[in-house]
Amino acid sequence: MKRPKLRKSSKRLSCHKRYKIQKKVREHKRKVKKEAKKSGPRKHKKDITVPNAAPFKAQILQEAQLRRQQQEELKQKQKLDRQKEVAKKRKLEEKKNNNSEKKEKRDKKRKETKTPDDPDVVLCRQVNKVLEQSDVIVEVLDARDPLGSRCSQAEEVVLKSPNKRLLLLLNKSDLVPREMVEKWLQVLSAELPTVPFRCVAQIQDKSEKKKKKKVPVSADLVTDPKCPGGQVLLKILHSLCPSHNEAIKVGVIGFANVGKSSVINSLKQSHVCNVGPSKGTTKFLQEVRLDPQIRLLDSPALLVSPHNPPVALMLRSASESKVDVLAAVEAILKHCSKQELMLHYTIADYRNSLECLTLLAHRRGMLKKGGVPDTEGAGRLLFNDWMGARMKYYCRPPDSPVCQPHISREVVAAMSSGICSEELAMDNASTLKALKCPNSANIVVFASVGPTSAIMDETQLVDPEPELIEEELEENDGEEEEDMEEEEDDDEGSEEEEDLEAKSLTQEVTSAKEKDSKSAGPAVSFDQAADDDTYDFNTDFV
Ligand SMILES: Nc1nc2c(ncn2[C@@H]2O[C@H](COP(=O)(O)OP(=O)(O)OP(=O)(O)O)[C@@H](O)[C@H]2O)c(=O)[nH]1
Repeated sequence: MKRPKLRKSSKRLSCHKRYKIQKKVREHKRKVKKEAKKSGPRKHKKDITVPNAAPFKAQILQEAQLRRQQQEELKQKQKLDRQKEVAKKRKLEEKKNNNSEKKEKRDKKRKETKTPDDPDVVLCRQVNKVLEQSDVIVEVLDARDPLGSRCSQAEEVVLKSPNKRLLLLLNKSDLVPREMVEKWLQVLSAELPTVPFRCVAQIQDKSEKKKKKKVPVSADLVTDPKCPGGQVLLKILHSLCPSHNEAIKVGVIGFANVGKSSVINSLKQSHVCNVGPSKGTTKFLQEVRLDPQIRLLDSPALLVSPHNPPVALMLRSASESKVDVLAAVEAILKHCSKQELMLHYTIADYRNSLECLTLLAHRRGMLKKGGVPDTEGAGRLLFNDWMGARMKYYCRPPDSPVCQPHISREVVAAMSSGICSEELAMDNASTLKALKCPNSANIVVFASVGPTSAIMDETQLVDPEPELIEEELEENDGEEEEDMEEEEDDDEGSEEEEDLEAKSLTQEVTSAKEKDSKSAGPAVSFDQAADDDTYDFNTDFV
């Protein structure tokens, strides 16, 4: 017998339990809602798309994109404008602060004029003393760069006094090809009497000379093939002596390391003046009695003006401490042929001065700890080569003789009076024959930057920086303003370009639409669409 089914158990709950459950559910729902709120909107807004059925869908999308781009560009432009304004304000403030600081510095520097004990002032005075005391001035030029070692300022000082005579001495002629010395002689002789010269390489010390018999200097130089040009110079100097009883003072001037002291030693045939490959060896005037008629005055190097081009500053400056070797090498490399330098130092091709020095350091085995190339050492080596008596290089002379502005016809006539130019030319020709000159094939050609200006007046030794700074500041201000204007112009230009592009695009779109509208489909108000970003297809596409 089938047992009757038991009645289902009742689901009735006690009220207390039911309310408790209901409360719990409410709390849970609240919690979920809160968390959902925190994590942001659940559904992303649907992108407004153009239905496929809509006419001109492609054009509308194109136009929408164009408008979006325009809006983005506008936003970016506004952002840039804001940034520019902020930067402008900041710059103005900085400039104000800097100007006040620089003014203070300038005032300080103005007060700091050079004292009489300053080495530059002493050198300047010594040079001027030599110029004052001398009857004849011999300007020593480096035959490798005669124009670069020439000083118009010193020549002008000499030419101011009517009784003084000026001669040019083309020293270190043994480092330059013969044909170049010849050409330079022609060029320089058109202005002033010029003598090619080569100093005696090894000169005995004073103490050694005492052991030998005294020989008249001039007689010895005539037969001495080691000092070509010495005889010619002495002949000219003797011809300039007013009488046998009177002695003349001959000042030997020139830039650093051109060989002033070596010239005096060579003429005297003894080591009377200090000579060295380092610059600025001579610090004070030194008088040397050559013979009863001639007294030579050795002078310190001419002071190079800071307004010269960098290469002239590096090569002619008397103080080695002021020279930045790497900068000097860079300046030198800029003025000579790369191929010739590569051949001279037997190094591979290089892109810049540092690479050149690295290659040179490797080539000469100049390595530091860990095999690092000693570029500074290589730089010093190259610089000393160019300054000293090793490096053979030359500058090409101008095709036709060009007189310096301060050398007038009267000056040319006055300076060559008493000197037979034909005789001098013949003597110079025989000097050139006696010279042992290198072959031009292996020699580096250097591009001269022209005469080097020197400071002859000690009052000019005041630091030139304040004026320079002022000029620089003015220039900078002008440049900044110009830059701003240019930027603004550029912006305007770009705006115009953008406008033009947008116009052309809209024109293309509208023409396409016109064509389409003619063929089929209702008219679409694009102006309205252009104003509003959202499309209302219910109103626009009826
Ligand atoms: N090859 C060559 N070297 C020379 C000649 N004359 C001078 N020298 C060298 O050039 C270097 C400088 O010579 P100095 O006589 O000291 O030059 P300076 O003009 O008196 O130099 P400062 O005293 O510094 O002004 C020395 O190493 C000399 O040996 C020359 O005719 N031929």
